[in-house]
Amino acid sequence: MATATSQTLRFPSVSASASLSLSSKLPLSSAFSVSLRPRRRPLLLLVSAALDAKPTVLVAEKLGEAGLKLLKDFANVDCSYNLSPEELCTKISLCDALIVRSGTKVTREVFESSAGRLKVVGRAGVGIDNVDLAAATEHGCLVVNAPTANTVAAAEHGIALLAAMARNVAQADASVKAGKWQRSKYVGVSLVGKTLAVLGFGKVGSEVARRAKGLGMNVIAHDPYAAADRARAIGVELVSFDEAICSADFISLHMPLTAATSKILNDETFAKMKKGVRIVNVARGGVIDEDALVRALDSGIVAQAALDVFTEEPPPKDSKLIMHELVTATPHLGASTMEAQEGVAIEIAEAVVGALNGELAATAVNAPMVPSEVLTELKPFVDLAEKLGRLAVQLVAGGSGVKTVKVTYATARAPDDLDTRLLRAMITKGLIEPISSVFVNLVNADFTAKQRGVRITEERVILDGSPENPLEFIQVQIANVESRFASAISDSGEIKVEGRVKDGIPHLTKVGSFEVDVSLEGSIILCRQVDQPGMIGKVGSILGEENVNVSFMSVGRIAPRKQAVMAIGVDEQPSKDSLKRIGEVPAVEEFVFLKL
Ligand SMILES: NC(=O)c1ccc[n+]([C@@H]2O[C@H](COP(=O)([O-])OP(=O)(O)OC[C@H]3O[C@@H](n4cnc5c(N)ncnc54)[C@H](O)[C@@H]3O)[C@@H](O)[C@H]2O)c1
Ligand SMILES: O=C(O)[C@H](O)COP(=O)(O)O
Repeated sequence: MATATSQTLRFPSVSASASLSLSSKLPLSSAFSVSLRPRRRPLLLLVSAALDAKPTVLVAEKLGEAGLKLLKDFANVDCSYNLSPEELCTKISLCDALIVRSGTKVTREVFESSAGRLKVVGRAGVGIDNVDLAAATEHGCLVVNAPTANTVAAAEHGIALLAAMARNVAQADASVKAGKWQRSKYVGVSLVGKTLAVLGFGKVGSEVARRAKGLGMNVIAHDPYAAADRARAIGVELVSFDEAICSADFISLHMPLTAATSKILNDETFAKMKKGVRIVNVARGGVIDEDALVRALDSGIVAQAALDVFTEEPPPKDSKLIMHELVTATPHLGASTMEAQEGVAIEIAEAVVGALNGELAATAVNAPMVPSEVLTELKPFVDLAEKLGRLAVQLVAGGSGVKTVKVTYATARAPDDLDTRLLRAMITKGLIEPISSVFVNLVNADFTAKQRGVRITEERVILDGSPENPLEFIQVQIANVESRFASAISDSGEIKVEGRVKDGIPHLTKVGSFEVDVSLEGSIILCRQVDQPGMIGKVGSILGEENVNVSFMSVGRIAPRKQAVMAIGVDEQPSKDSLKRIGEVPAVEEFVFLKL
């Protein structure tokens, strides 16, 4: 089939109702603005449509006042601390957001119990090992954290433990309070000139390193993902894991708890250490095999340990590790300064409010971060992407099964300059939501597509011209399916729809091999007909008789008096009877009604 030309008619109205010009149409979603008020159509639909009322935020652990105030200005805030897992699961079905620290386990059951209402989990701190990220993602729930506000507090606590351990401060204090005066028992070791190995050279690790340098220590670090020049800039050498642990007098742990770091200090690694090494842990208890540490302390390999974090928190009362006289323990106090808690509370409240407003938080943990200027620029294309997905899937004939989707982006931009993750997510949303009960957003789009066996490939067509406009057009093709509207099948055999943004409004510009031009608002009727005079009038008057407002009409044809595809934008859904009558117009060969 040859590619057709298109002829566009702007239809003020063919119905009996008042005319509707383009400029008087509904505005596009205002999802990209930063107002703190709930809106009807947030960009990523993180909030359910029912959220015209205030959302509800459950704060399950103590949060600084400034953060609570921010939340209360925007939402109903339920501060319920020390909930049992069962109580949390019961409450969560009434909440749109949940804020926790490290003391609450946000398990798969929590997401399941929320029955889709929970849209954001805010972790008021760094570590997200207490949140089941896979379950959050599967349920389309965004997880955000507050990664920066407690860095200094944690680093200061690490240094406090280092010095207190070296000088037996806690043990000596307890001894004095017990009425003893044991000066020779509590002779310590000096820090100056000693080698400190920092394991995990991220935010906290690098701040610990900086402070330890100030104490005259020789600092080395191991971090497979850290940049050597950043370490060098503060006089720290990055070394291998074995070199770090073998040469250190002190080891300070600052990596996240992951499958790779779990029990990274164990019998085998303790055996490689210098006899008399001292360990500080303000990261996560699980990075140390705690039974192995007790053995290493008993055998003298490890002279002392200072621990703020434990595998089980609070640890069992009879824990051999806690009771060990060579261990200094604090109850996960790393982030607990007044300053850090106020900072964390504000950081997380802003992130949660932003997410409930449909914005993407810069601290999203389970979704790509898309900077706000990129969001603003892509706004009309995001809308276009979703609508093309929605149209394409409605063109598939029942029983065909969508498996292979190809998306083509035509752009004058260099690949690095166009982030398509958001567009792909919205195409996925458009493809999947009309045919399932699944709620799709940027968080779970890839997961949902994979789970449903839909393979989405992306291709860029690089165009000459000005890269000012992010995209010329987006094309969505569904392969290996039959169509309810045969004309939507392109020459190469796929269902094909293509769209562009014109004056900020998404337009459908191609169906199969036919060029059309209809603004993607309201719904669309596609008709294939034998091109002849009077067709627009005939179809228009059927719709007009029923007071269905036509916003846009466009005819794409192969050649005069041959086949043509007419695309009609309608504001209301025509009745079955009107659609039947359109189908009965003699020149109409096939037609389809598509909801946007
Ligand atoms: N005790 C507390 O109250 C407290 C407070 C803040 C942070 N933390 C914990 O401290 C840790 C670090 O926090 P952060 O803010 O510095 O995080 P971060 O993400 O900035 O730094 C973590 C670093 O660990 C590195 N890393 C990852 N895998 C590693 C491996 N196998 N070996 C060595 N390094 C590895 C990463 O590359 C990264 O540079 C986290 O576990 C966090 O939960 C605890
Ligand atoms: O990961 C963190 O941010 C720290 O471990 C702090 O945890 P907390 O918020 O429970 O004090």
